[in-house]
Amino acid sequence: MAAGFGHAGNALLTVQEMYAADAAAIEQGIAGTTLMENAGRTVAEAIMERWSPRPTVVLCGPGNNGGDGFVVARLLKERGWPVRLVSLVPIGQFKGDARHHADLWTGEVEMPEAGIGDAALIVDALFGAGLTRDVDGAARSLLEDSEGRDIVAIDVPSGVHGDTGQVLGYAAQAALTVTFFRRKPGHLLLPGRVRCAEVVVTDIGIPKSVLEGIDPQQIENGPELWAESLHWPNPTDHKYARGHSLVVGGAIMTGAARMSAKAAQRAGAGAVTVAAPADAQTVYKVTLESIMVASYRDTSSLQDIIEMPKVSAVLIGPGTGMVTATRERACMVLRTGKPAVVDADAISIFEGSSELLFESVNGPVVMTPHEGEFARVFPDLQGGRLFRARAAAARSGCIVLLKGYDTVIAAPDGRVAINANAPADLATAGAGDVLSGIIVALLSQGLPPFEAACAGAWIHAESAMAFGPGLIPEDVIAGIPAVLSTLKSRR
Ligand SMILES: NC(=O)C1=CN([C@@H]2O[C@H](COP(=O)(O)OP(=O)(O)OC[C@H]3O[C@@H](n4cnc5c(N)ncnc54)[C@H](OP(=O)(O)O)[C@@H]3O)[C@@H](O)[C@H]2O)[C@@H](O)CC1
Ligand SMILES: [K+]
Repeated sequence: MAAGFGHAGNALLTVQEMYAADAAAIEQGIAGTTLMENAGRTVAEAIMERWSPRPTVVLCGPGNNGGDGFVVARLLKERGWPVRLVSLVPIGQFKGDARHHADLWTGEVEMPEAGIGDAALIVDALFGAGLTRDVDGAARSLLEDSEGRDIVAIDVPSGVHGDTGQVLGYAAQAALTVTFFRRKPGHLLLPGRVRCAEVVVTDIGIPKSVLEGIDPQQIENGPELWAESLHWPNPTDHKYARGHSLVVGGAIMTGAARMSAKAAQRAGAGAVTVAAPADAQTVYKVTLESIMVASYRDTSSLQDIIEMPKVSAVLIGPGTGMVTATRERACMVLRTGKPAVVDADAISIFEGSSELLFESVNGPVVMTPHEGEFARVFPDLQGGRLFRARAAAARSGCIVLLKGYDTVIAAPDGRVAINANAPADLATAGAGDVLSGIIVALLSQGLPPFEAACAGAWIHAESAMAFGPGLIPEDVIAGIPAVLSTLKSRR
């Protein structure tokens, strides 16, 4: 396993890692009841910061998530809030820390049949990290009845799995989610991220030092991960020192490669060349004023272009066509060992022959599939996006960037970054070509492939976010310089 993300504040802990963090804190002498008191107190504080006193019902499950709920109910009641508490199980069934706090609650413990009544605010303390199966029965009815009111979820909206963001059975839409110490992947992955709404992370007294023994392998993507690797031009650089990106163009769908090439230019490649099929070179030449066009007739003449020493990274796939030549050329590109981005048709064409793709990998490679392309090359991988991307990276030896609103970037050594700054507007045809163009530019500047993929996804999303509604891919390209300026000013 690689060195993970250690103490980074935006590292994400899996459910098991969170249990390990709790256990390590308790081992260091912090009582579990204290952690629970702190957890409940920070939830109550977050509520009182956002809402004035109003009829509130706390829904408590049978475990420690429910225990947190008892603390919240007690503290709100002490502050004069009108609070009811509904528990899935009688108080005698609580154990350990949760039992301790259940016993401190002086109000009535109502059973689920009592319902949520006229409560305007619901505290969802049914299930957190211990979710093991679908939410159904009384728990589900209570959550369904809560929909449309303000819901504050403790740790996660009950039903959202902390590792995957997937909903087991049912999860209600929260207005606020308060979690502890570090977030989990499920706070960023869909649909969990949407169910959480605002996520607040509070300090419950777990020392950061517990992370040394855990070394989380997941993180939210952001400049802390890669900003130091970015290459900023210095006065002695000539154009090739700034990276020379080669984009392999196709014969018919020429727009895709042209979009990638323009994005690579804006992302800082000192030179960009499009390798164009001889028959189609005119269209590339007349539409790309400041981009070089080199024509090829077959795989061998394309290889000659790619092997030119000045070419420092290659992109193949956008618009190259679902033809066997694309498969042959993608394998050739990978075998040269040059840093490469494999996208679009150069992924899909390996449906049924993915081993050939993986065997050809001979250098740093970033693969950028969307869900459909991913399924063609990794048809047997099922489950959450983080799990699937990580397994795909380990199998292929490539950085796998699985695109979506919650893009996941996985390295073969197990590291995973989840991107969370993309607007929904980015789901537009051509946006993927821009992304692969940005990544090839960063590769050509010498960024390692994980950093290039993470930086590419973030810059792409940030540019789109700044533009807003009405976005087309050209706007993402046009917005790259402003994002780079902001990144440069952080140094
Ligand atoms: N020191 C600490 O550890 C700290 C932990 N903290 C808090 O603890 C939470 C984790 O607590 P937890 O491990 O007790 O799990 P929790 O989420 O309460 O659920 C387990 C119970 O629910 C049941 N159950 C599960 N799914 C079900 C379903 N679909 N339908 C019905 N039942 C279901 C499950 O039953 P079982 O699977 O055992 O049969 C079991 O009884 C964490 O999220 C945080 O809020 C904070 O206080 C900080 C300190
Ligand atoms: K919950």
